[in-house]
Amino acid sequence: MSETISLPHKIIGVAVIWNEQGKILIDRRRPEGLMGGLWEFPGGKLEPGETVQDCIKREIQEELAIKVEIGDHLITIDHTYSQFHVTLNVYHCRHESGEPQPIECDEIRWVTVDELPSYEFPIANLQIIQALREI
Ligand SMILES: Nc1nc2c([nH]c(=O)n2[C@H]2C[C@H](O)[C@@H](COP(=O)(O)OP(=O)(O)OP(=O)(O)O)O2)c(=O)[nH]1
Ligand SMILES: [Mg+2]
Repeated sequence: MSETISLPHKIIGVAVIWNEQGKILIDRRRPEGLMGGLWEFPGGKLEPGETVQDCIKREIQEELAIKVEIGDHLITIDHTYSQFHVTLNVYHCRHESGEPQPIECDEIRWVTVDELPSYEFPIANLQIIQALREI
């Protein structure tokens, strides 16, 4: 019998936050859960009625206590994990103000694009990293 139960679909706003030194902010997910311990670009789920840009600003304030300016769209990725689908709507952002705090993650780090391949990210992120290497 074929599997017809549909998986949950998470729509995510994702930020590639640049500082004045040309580095990007990444965070390490807490150890528990499906992608525990992996690095990611900050972001989270869209709330009802929210635009991706609004979502990114809110999530970045909640997770890191900083303000960002949203810039150009980088890439949108659809990926199916074993337990859900994700749509990652990825935008370039500029760090405006505040010192980033690891409020909802284990660790945060500013890294160069060249350093990204040495961090372990969720599989869907390979396309984001590839896109960043091509800009
Ligand atoms: N923020 C972010 N999420 C990512 C990236 N790559 C990737 O696959 N994801 C996935 C992991 C999560 O399932 C989802 C992000 O949503 P979230 O952080 O609010 O969700 P969560 O894991 O806390 O899950 P939930 O229990 O709240 O549903 O997108 C990424 O680079 N950044
Ligand atoms: Mg999140």
